Amino acid sequence: MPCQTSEELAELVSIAREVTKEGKIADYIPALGEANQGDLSVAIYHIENTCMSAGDIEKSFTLQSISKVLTLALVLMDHGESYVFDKVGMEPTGDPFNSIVKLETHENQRPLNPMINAGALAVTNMIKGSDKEEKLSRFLAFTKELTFNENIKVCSEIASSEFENAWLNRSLCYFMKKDGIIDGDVEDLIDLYSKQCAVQMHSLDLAKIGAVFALDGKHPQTEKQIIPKDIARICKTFMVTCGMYNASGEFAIKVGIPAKSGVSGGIMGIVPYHFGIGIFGPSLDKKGNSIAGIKLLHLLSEKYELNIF
Ligand SMILES: NC(=O)CC[C@H](N)C(=O)O
Repeated sequence: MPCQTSEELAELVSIAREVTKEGKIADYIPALGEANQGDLSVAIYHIENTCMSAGDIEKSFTLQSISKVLTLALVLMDHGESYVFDKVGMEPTGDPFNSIVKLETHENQRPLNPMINAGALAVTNMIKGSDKEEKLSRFLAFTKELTFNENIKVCSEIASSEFENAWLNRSLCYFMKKDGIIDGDVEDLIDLYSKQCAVQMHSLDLAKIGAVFALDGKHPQTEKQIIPKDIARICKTFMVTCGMYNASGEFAIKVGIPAKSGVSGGIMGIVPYHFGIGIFGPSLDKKGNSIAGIKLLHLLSEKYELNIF
């Protein structure tokens, strides 16, 4: 379904777009470095199946860390809470998303939560399937169901670019293998994780996933309960406490909605029982969040009183 263009939204996008100049595009995954610094798009998908959008909505982007919310939902459905949280904690960390430090210094060697890379790699390792191909195809099928879009696929250029440069993620895996948090072949896990992060979509697809979470796991179009309500709730809670990396506290105070960002510049926002928000703006702030995306969410939250607290 095409989205309505909204002048009100376009005005907010043009204000927020100004700050793209102050940020930087992530290039530690070299292929991400090809994005345009000034791009910014937003789509808002309402649970009653209407949507509005503005900005560069024809641009696609990869999920990166936003995929961590989806793999968490999938493994919680695969194994249940106690199995998953036996290996991954529930506490926020004040460290950057790819930090290795807490794996050694924290008394319990479990990664602190599923939204940092260590925890997310452990979660990806738990996806059910006989090999990495089956695991990826289950993840893709889940993403297609959430977005109601059969065309969702992996961007192989970005997946290979991450795979070839994922030295820190490999280190996290070997560290966790030592402690029995993950098992199996690390190269297979890095391959699967890089592909999961490289799943590509548009702001509208992301907004639609947000709308599923806004409805406690029920798809607004098909009305199917894709994610059990208690699991959707766990995912949203992690988004509030850890979704914006080590900027989650400030974001909760200033914007006040569950949200998850990724280094490609995507942000998925959720306004419970109202709508999902999908944003793409590749220029990032120092903590790795879309600088204009955050600005736009501030403006939206203020104007429409979205803060849930
Ligand atoms: N913050 C992110 O989006 C990180 C995801 C990225 N694929 C990585 O592991 O480095």
